[in-house]
Amino acid sequence: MTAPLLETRGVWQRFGGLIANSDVSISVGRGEIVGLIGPNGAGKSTLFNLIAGVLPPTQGSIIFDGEDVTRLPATARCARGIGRTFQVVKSFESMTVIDNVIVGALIRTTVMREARRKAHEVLQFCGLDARADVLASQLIPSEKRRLEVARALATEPKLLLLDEVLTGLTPTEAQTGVELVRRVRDTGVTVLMVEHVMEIVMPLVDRAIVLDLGKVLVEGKPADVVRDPKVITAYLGDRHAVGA
Ligand SMILES: Nc1ncnc2c1ncn2[C@@H]1O[C@H](COP(=O)(O)OP(=O)(O)OP(=O)(O)O)[C@@H](O)[C@H]1O
Repeated sequence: MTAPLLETRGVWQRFGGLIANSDVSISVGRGEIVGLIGPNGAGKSTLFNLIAGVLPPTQGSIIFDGEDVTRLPATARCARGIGRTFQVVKSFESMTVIDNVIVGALIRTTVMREARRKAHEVLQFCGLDARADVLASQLIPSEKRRLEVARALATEPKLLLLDEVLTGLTPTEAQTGVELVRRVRDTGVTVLMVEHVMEIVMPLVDRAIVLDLGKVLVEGKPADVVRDPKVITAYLGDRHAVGA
């Protein structure tokens, strides 16, 4: 059996007395699209930050592509092939679309012409080439999400971490986003995505992992996960679950 691309082994994250992740062990196989879902405060973003290297875990380890990367900083993990989107970064908003993507491409090359060529290629892939020279702040929300994906793709990731890139979009925009994620996977990139709205993410993912109160509650095929009474109970009362 092929080893997974990513594993978290017994990961804990404490913020003072608060436990955001509690003994979380998950794996993501090569070529999968995996959804990381769960109600507000479940610990999804914290786990993303631990995988991307923004935070070191209080306890446990992160194995990526056969290497223990637990103590590596975010830039070193990006160089090894962990790409991620960000939710809102003000400094990126004041740069042009193409410069945003060049920032990502410069992880792989120090030659500006090569970085620019790569950025154009990725913008075309994401359907944003016509917007290359406008300021990122001038993009509509759905374009900003695609720009986030483009910047991450320019780093040439093996694993792409998508942080709510489909949340808050119109149904048509969400469908365009879903198709983009499928095309990304078709290029051989593995995807781990955090989303709130189950009805959008479940038809897309091969497997879903549900976090609740910092722990893995359930994992499995989307059709089984959505019917699991533990998942339904965890989501009751969470306004995001109904697509708000
Ligand atoms: N830097 C921090 N300092 C203190 N507490 C934090 C920090 N980051 C997250 N938390 C807390 O950890 C818990 C898990 O938060 P996290 O953001 O990981 O959840 P989430 O599942 O991503 O939630 P949401 O869907 O609302 O974004 C929450 O109680 C949150 O308040």
